[in-house]
Amino acid sequence: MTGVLSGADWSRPDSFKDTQCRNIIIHGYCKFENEGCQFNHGNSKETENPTTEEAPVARSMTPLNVKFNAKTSSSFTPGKSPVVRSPDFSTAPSFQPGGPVNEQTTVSDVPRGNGTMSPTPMNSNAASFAPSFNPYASESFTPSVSAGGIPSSQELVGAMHGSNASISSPIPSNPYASSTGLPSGGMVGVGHPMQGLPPPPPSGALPMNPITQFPTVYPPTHSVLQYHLYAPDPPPHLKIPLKPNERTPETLFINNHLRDRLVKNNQTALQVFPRGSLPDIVGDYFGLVPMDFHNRTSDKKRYNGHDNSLYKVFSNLDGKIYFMRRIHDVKITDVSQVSKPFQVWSKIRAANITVLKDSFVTSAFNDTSLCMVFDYYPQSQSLYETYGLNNSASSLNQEMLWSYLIQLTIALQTVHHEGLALNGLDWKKVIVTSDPARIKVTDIGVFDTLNYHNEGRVLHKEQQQTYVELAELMMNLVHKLCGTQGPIENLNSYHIDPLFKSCVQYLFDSANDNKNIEEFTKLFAPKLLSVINSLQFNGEYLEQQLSRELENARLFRLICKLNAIYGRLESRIDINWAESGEKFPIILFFDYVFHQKDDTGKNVMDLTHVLRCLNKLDAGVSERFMLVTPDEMNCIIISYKELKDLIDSTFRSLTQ
Ligand SMILES: Nc1ncnc2c1ncn2[C@@H]1O[C@H](COP(=O)(O)OP(=O)(O)OP(=O)(O)O)[C@@H](O)[C@H]1O
Repeated sequence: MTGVLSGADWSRPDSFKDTQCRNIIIHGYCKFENEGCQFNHGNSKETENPTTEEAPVARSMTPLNVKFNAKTSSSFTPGKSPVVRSPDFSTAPSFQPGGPVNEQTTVSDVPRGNGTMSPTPMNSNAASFAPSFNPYASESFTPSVSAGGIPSSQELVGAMHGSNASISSPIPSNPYASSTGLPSGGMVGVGHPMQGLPPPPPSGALPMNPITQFPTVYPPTHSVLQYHLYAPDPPPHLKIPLKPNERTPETLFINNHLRDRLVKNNQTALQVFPRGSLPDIVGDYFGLVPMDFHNRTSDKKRYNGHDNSLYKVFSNLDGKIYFMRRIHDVKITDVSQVSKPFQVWSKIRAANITVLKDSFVTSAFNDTSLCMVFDYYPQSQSLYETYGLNNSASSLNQEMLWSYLIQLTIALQTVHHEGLALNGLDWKKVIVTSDPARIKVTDIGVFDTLNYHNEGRVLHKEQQQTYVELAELMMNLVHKLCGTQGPIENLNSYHIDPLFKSCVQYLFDSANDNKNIEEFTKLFAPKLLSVINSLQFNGEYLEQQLSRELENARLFRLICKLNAIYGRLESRIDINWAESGEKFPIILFFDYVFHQKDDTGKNVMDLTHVLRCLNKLDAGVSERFMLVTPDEMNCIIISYKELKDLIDSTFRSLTQ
């Protein structure tokens, strides 16, 4: 491959002779001169004895403001100047990832910025972006290109992270991309407990799709984010053996399962239904979305014989999403019945209890309803829905039983410490909020509000009863784990941890009327250590995942800024944007980053190049590089720092 070709007339090979070889201009010599390079090397001999005065010395260029205009510049006239010498960039520091910038750069280190990418000697110096960087010594560098020009997943990933991996061909198509995998018209992909089942219409609340019997949902299913459009990990038998310095996508991005769960959580949280017959606004909340699509009949006894409904709501006060339980037709007239229980229960803060946010009586539903508002956990299901329905208990194991017992003990301890009781602890009122096995007691304060005027309540008795309820809850899970049913007497025949059995027996012990948390906790103290251990591991794991995505919005913001600037009308008519104008480097830079072409004029889609340039721009490194106009008659030497300042000031001027 010979010098840079873009200045020649391709239809006339003769014209090459009239065109100054760019290698001469940039490097001072062309190593292909005797190997068939067609361009004019007329000055090459002179370059061997450069005359200092005549050389277009880069030192004399003030980056950003000084440009080499071939038409006007006396110091830099390609094809006219008899002497071409490499500019001295000894003072120009180059970019070093993760380290101070001191290394000297010569002109051969300066990448071209004329919107072309050519595998010429000059461009082969692209590695000079980071001269001290040895890709093969690095652990996070993926230089190889897979056979056939199709980038390997490692290359894609490397590119996404700004490593030097190169992408020169389109991303392989996703075999799953053609199918949405979503049932039409349904409440799909949103993770509702009853997702996929045709639920009965909740009491006159929702317009139903007459064909599917699903409620009509927004956003419509065709605009639902398709999670599977993310490239999944390849199956193990297709995994390419990696070099020590290569990485797979899994090691660079957020874990696929975690991402999937968080995306679905977001979507579930943001999904809304058409209003239907529900009120627009209830108290400080709007956008009610009914949530009780399950088929079982409500346990009215729990609500003193009243019906109840569940909604996801949006707060008018803080814009957040909450979970609202409405108890119908309560006929509350005493304000303190609502306010007093709220005051005590809303103070409860424990990792395993949903926070009570608000409690009020409203006539918005055309009755006197009690509304209790809790923190909302998208996609959460009760323990009953998670393990109690069908054969959903397959994921349950002994370790999870311990984890649940300990988490519920934390909830109990917090509530008892505040002089309250968790009345009606039940596996239908404990929701699984996260993975792995994180649970929260929900519905706190409802019992106390509804039974506020009940004189015969005894706190100690209620607290003791909670231990029994906890035991029953754990037994429900034990039955699901062992696939059994039966009374507590049969506990010894179950294949579970003997320590766990003794804990459940303690909770069930009717002879002991003075159970307390301290005593109970001692029974499983050794288990606490392993649960704390796994919680710590999980915390570290999440932190590590978070750190991988920490900076992912940075370049997006930068691209937004660039796009806001680039291509505006003023850039076509304002003198500042003309070739001699101060804003012209922005235009050249945009082309340099996004519109690269190779020496045959073919578009180059090198994500690595884009990410590398944008990262340097964002960091404002002092590395200098050369931007060249498409006709190669002008070029500018500028540092990323100067360019960043220029872009910032231009963007600011747009917003003023
Ligand atoms: N704080 C919460 N955030 C998000 N979802 C919740 C929350 N609390 C409960 N849910 C969801 O609501 C579902 C139904 O809860 P619940 O079992 O209390 O229904 P219900 O219709 O009130 O039943 P019942 O009438 O028998 O009390 C739960 O399975 C869970 O998915």
